Amino acid sequence: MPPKRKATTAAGGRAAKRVASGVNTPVSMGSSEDDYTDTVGAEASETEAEDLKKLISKFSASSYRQKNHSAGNVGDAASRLFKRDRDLSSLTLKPDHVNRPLWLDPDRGRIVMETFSPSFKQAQNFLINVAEPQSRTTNVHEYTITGHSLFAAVSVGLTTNDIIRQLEAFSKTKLPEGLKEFIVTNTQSFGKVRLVLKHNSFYIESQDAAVLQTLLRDEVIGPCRIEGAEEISTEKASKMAGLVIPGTKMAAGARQANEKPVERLRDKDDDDDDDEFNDAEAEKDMTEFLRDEDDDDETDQVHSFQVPGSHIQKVQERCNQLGLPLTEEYDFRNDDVNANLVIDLKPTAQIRYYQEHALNKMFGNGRARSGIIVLPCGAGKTLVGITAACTVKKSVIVLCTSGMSVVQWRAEFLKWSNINPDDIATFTSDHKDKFNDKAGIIICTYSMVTQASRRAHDSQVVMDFIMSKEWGLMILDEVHVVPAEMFRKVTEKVATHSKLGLTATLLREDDKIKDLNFLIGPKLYEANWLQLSEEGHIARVQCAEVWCPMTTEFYTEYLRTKNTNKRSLLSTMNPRKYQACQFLIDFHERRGDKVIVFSDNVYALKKYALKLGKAFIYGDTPPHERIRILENFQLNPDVNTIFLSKIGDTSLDLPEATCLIQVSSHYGSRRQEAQRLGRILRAKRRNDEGFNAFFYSLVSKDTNEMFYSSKRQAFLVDQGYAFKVITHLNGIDQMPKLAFSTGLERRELLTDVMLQNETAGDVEKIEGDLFGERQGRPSGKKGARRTAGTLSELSGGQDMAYVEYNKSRNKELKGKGGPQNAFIRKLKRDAEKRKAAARSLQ
Ligand SMILES: Nc1ncnc2c1ncn2[C@@H]1O[C@H](COP(=O)(O)OP(=O)(O)OP(=O)(O)O)[C@@H](O)[C@H]1O
Repeated sequence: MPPKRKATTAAGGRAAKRVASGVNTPVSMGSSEDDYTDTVGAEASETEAEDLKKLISKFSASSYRQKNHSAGNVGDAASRLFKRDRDLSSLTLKPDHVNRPLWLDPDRGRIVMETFSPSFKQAQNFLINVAEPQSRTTNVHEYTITGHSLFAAVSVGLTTNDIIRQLEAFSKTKLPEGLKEFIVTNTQSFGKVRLVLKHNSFYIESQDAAVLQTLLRDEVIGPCRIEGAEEISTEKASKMAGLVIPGTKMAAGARQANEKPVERLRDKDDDDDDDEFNDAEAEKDMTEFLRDEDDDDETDQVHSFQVPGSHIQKVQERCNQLGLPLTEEYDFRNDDVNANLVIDLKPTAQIRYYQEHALNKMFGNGRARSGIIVLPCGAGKTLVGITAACTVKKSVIVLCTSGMSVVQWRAEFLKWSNINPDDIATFTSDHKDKFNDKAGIIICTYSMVTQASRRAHDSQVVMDFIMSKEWGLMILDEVHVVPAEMFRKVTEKVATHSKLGLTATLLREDDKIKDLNFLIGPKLYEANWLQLSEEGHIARVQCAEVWCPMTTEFYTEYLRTKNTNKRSLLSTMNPRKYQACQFLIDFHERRGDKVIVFSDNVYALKKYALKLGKAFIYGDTPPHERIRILENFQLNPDVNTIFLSKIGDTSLDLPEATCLIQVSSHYGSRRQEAQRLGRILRAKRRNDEGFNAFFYSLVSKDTNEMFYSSKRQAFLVDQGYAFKVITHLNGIDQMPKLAFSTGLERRELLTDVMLQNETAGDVEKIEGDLFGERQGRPSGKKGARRTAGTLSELSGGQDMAYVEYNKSRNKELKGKGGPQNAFIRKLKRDAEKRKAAARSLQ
C-alpha cells in the first residue's frame, strides 16, 4: 500500500491547510487541520495520529504547561485548543480591550497577539524578550512563556515587576494569577549570580551576599572555590553606562556626545520610515528598564568569590540544577590585562535597526553578555558578529561549520572593518595560520578545534597558540548545529570571556536546543522573518510544493522494494519530477531568473544536471571547478542554472539567485529547508518593484517524500510563509523536448536506477560537515555506479539519453574569464596556493 498522506504540517499545534491548485491560480494556506484533511481527502490512520501527537508534543515545549497540565489526550492539532474544560469565557475583558493586543491563556503560558492592534509594535518588542515565538503569521502571532524565555528576559535586564507590569498593560484581560505566580517563581532566582572573568580569573558574582553564602555551602560548588583566595570579596560595582556600539548613527557622531543612549534610538536613521520609528519608540521602553538597572549598578556593591577555569562547567551545571543559572558577562572596558585589538567598522558601514537592537541586548549594560542572536538567513548575522568584535576590541575567535564559511567570514571582516589583514588568521584543514600581534582574530572550523585524533605538526602549533591565549569574544556561527559534546570540547580548550552564538533557526531535530542555554547563554534577540521581508531587508518569497505523480513503472518498483534507500532514489528519480524540474527551469530562465537546483542525493544531482546540460557542484568538486561554476553563474548570461548538493545549503552568498528548486532533501529537516530558503532571501533584486523570489519543493506524490515535505515546512510556516500546492504545471504537456516522454526512455531510466547499488540513495556526506544528522557512506565516484554501457545493452536500443547524460557543462565552462567577486577571487587564490604547494613538494 502506498503510505498515506500525513495530515500535518503542524508545529506547536498549528497546521497548514494545503489546497491543490493550478500554477496560475495558487491558493494560499489556511490554518485549520480539519480543513486540510477535508481538502486533500486523506484520513489519518491510528499510527499517523500517534506520529502527530509526538510531533505536537515535541514542538510545544513549555515547562509552564508541563507544570500546570498533565498534557491530556491530543486527537488532532486543533481540538486541544477548544476542549470543553478550557472554556475561557469567564475571563473578563478590559473595557478598552480592542486597543490591547494580547490574549493570555491562563493555564499554559501561551500568548496570542493580534498584529493589527495599534500597540502591536510595542507589544512585539516586549514579548520577544520574555517569551518564545511559536508562530508568526500575518494576522496572529503565538508565543509561549517558558523558564528559558524568562531567564533570557532577566539576563537582558528585565525585572519580575517589569515583566508583570508590561504583560498586564498589553493584555485584554486581567493577568491570570497562575501566570503571575509562574513568572515570580521563575524570575526570583534568575539573574542573581553572574559568571565574570576579571583580570584573567573567573568570579561568581552577585549583588546579594547571602546568595553567594548559600552557593558556598553547596557540596558541589563550595569545594570549587579557590583555596587561599578571600572567601567573599566586596567591591563597588563598575560604571557600566555610556557604551557606544559602532555602526550606529550615535557612533558616527550624528548626536551630541553627551546625549542619553536611549534617545539615539528615536532618530537613529534620518530616513527611517514610520515602522522603524515605532520600533525605536517601542524599544525605548525596554531600554529604559535596562538603564534603570544600570543606574543602580553604579552605586551598588558586588560580592564575589573566585573559581578556577577548569571548574566552570561544573559550577554552571550545578547552578542550573539549583535554579540559579549563571549569566555570563565580560567587563571588557575594564580589562587591562588583555591587549586591545585595533579594529573598527569602516565609516561607510551602517548597521540596520534590527542589528542594532540585537547588539543593544548584548551590550545593554556596558558589558558583553554571552548569548544567542537569532536572525533570518541573509539578514546579516556576519555583520552583527563583526560589530560585536569591533565593540569588544579584544582578540576574537570565530568558529564556523565549514572551510568555505571561514573564507567568507574573513572576507566579510575585511569588507566591513579596518582590521589589518595580517591580524586575521584562519585555521582549517587547508590553512593553518597564526597572527603575529598580541591581539588578533582567528577564524576556524569547529572540527579543527575539536579534533580528537593526533594532529599534524603545523595543526598542533596553531592549536597550542589558540589554547595559550585568552580570547575576549568567541563567535559561534550556525550555533544550533553544534553537538553539545563538541561544544563542551570547544569551551574546555578555549578560554574566552564572552560567547556570541549566531543562528537563523534555533531548532534541532533532536530536541537538544535547550543545552545551548546553558552552554552559551540565553537567546538575546530574535527577529521576525516576515517583518524583515516586508521592510525589504530580505526578499519576499513565493513558496510552492509541486506534486509530481509517480509513473507506473517507478511506482510499481517503489511499492515492491522494501529498501528505504532504493525507495528514496526511486522517488527522487521519478521521471515526472524530472520533467517538472525541466519545465520550471525553462520557465524561470525565460523570466530572467537565476536558478539553483538542490539535490542532497549525488547520483540524482549528476543525472539531472548532465541530462539538462547544467553545471553542478558537490562535495567532491575540486575548488577551482567550483570557483569557475559560481563565477559563471554570477556573471555569465548563458549560465542561469546550477545544481548544488547540500554543500550549498549554508554560507553561499549568491545574491544573483532568485529561484530555488529542491529535488531531493534531507528527510524532515526544518533547519535545512529554512537554510536553503536563505539562499534566495538575499536576492540583489529584492527591492525591485513587484519582485518575488521563488522556492519550489518537488515532491513525488504518494511517497514518503510527502510526509517529510510537510515536516520540513513546519518552521517556515511558523515564520508566516504560505506553501502553495501545485498539482499540475500548466503547459508542461506541450513543452518541446520534454525529457522521458516515451515509455522507452522511462524504462531505461528505471533500469539505471535499479542497477545502482544501495548507497546511491544516501544523502551526501561531506568531510567536516556538521549538518548530516543521518549520514550515509560518502558517495561520489565509488558510490554511484555509472552504467552507461550496460544500459545500452540492457535496453537493447539506441539511447539518446545516454549521450546527453555525458555532456558535462562543468567541462564546457572551463576557462571562461577571471573571477570578479572578492569571495570567489579568494577561493581561487587559495586553490592556486594549494596547487603551488603541491608542485613544490614534487
Ligand atoms: N547593515 C548592512 N548594510 C548593508 N548590507 C548588509 C548589512 N547587513 C548585512 N548586509 C549584507 O546582507 C547579505 C547577507 O548577510 P550575511 O551573509 O551576514 O547573512 P546571514 O544572516 O549570515 O545569512 P546565512 O544564515 O544565510 O549565512 C550580505 O551580502 C551582507 O553584506
